[in-house]
Amino acid sequence: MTSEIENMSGSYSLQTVDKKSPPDESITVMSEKEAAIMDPGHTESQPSCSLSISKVSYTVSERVGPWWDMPSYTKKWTRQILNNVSFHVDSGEIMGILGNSGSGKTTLLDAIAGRIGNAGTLEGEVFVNGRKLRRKQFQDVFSYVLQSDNLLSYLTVEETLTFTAQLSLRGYSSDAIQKRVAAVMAELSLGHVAHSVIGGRIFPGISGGERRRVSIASQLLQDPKVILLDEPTTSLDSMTANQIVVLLAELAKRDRIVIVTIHQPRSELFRIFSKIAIMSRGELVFCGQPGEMVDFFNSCGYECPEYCNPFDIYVDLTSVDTRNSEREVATYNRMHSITSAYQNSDIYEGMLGKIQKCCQPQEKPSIPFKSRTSPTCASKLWVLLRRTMKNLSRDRMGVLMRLSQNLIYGLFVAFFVMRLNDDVDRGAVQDRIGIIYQSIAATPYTGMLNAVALFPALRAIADQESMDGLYHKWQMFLAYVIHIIPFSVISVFIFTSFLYWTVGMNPEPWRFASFSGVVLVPHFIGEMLTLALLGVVHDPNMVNSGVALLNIAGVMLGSGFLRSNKDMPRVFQWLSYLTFQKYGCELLIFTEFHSSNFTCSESSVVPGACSMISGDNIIDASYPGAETRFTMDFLLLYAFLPALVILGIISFRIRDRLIRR
Ligand SMILES: Nc1ncnc2c1ncn2[C@@H]1O[C@H](COP(=O)(O)OP(=O)(O)OP(=O)(O)O)[C@@H](O)[C@H]1O
Repeated sequence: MTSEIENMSGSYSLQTVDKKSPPDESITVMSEKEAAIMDPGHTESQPSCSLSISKVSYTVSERVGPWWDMPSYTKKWTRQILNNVSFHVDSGEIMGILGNSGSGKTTLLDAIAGRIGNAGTLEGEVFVNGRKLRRKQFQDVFSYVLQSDNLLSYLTVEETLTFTAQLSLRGYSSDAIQKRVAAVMAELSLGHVAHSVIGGRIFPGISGGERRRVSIASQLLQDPKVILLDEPTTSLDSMTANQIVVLLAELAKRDRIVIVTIHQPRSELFRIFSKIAIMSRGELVFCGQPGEMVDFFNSCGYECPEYCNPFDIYVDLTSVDTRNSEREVATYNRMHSITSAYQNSDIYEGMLGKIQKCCQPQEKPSIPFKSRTSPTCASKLWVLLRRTMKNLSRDRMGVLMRLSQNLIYGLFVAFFVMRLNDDVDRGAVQDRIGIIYQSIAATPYTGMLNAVALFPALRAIADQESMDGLYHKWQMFLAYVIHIIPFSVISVFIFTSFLYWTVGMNPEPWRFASFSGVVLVPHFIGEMLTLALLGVVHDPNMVNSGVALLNIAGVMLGSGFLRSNKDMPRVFQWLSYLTFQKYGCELLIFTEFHSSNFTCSESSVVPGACSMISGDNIIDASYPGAETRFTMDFLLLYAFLPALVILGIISFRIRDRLIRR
């Protein structure tokens, strides 16, 4: 198939252009392949599936003005995004939805796919094989390819599809999954790039058209009967865009319904579409076969000039020009008169008749659900974990960043402190407290930076795949959290091993183990708190600032370094129990100072400077009872981790409600 599609440009046949023939006849170039697709005889069987959209309307309530203009901000108006849209498509057909920007194409697809949010009021009905779909059935019937390709950059095409198949198909042996993946790759002409990596912004991979095809292939794995695609040709050159549409037409011919929104199709595609719908201002201005479209516009008095692209002409004719109020009124009236003419036409009547016939009470075919046997929660988690791990382990910069950030930070501290000594007057206590402060206060930032840099891409994939019903967003969160464990442990261990022994902290092994065990937690917390907030806050920069502020507040309240705990107002004392810094600092102070003795140099001039040369005195002065709380402090410190996992799961469950598209 690859060669067939890629040779398309070479096999175009030039048709004679007859000046008198109507515009639909005057399409000048068309490949043999396209001609075969257009050929009605090409359909091997009767349509096995039908999709009817009946009177779909969507309204949202919006504030009239911006928040800084209070009088208008307090008022609301109702905006009609979709207005009474109805159409009917049978399997074997590909329908193109055209319209200028903002005409409601994507909203219509969202409405059909049941992905419209709760922001507005959705009315109307969607029937598949004459059976009205219930809300929770939408996801199991439609496959939806979004405008942007959300794919993991470091996986190959075959790996990408295999992981998706493992997430969506249950009870398939690995052999069967491989066969399914191979079949889909063959159907989408991806065989030649099976072992190529997807690629990303900073390193090359497969081409834009191939990425589109991988996104479509991911949807085909579940063998859907209805595929919706939002602007699949956006940002592709026109040749590749044409190839994608021809490919989609081929998919439709294999007993599927394909609905695609498209901005500026080339005129060659005129006959590729079985149906063309034109939208403007949320209304369906026209919906019918390409030939009917030309006849209809001719009958309205708008002939497509010779050598012009009918798509461009008809979309322009039906668009509302808002550059000034006169043009707006004139173009709106024109659009309205064309819409009225369509609603009074036989084409519209015929379409309504088809919807009615489909929905009449009789023996109807069942709803063609996608492969509904989804793997168990544990196996999905396992697949997500392997996928995330594989992707990250190939990201050299990502791995390097993860492992080295803490170490680089340790280098700064070590370089600054150099070597600890035991003389109080030469900073024996102050330097040690400084290192403890830095170890607790700064390690959350490295965790936070990792999450902000690496997680949003995965979050976008989770948003899409959860809408496809492959898994829940929180499962991706959990897989991500599990996959950071080895990296974080190694990274913190490198940091503590370097810093601890370089600056010469207390050399007893249990103290080093305790120091490492404590420092690991803030690093984890920084990353997990960031992940949890990324569930409900979309902008990573805001999350960045939020986590940084929370960390600063936690250090002030909990560490006891800025202000001793016993000197703080009661409310701050209570709040300090909610900070991990309280337990972490107390543990590190105890670990370093317990049973230690410090000396004073003879040059000491501060009276009483040497009164606290015992480490236990230092502990008793600021953290009384730290020794008895040692185990409890550890337990409470580590309790933050499961608590954050739970918080993250809740946050990503909330995200399920927030993100609809
Ligand atoms: N939930 C919503 N609240 C307010 N306005 C909305 C909402 N959803 C869509 N709209 C508005 O409805 C109009 C249609 O949006 P839609 O994305 O469907 O257009 P489109 O035809 O797909 O545009 P484009 O081709 O540029 O993607 C836009 O003006 C958009 O701002």
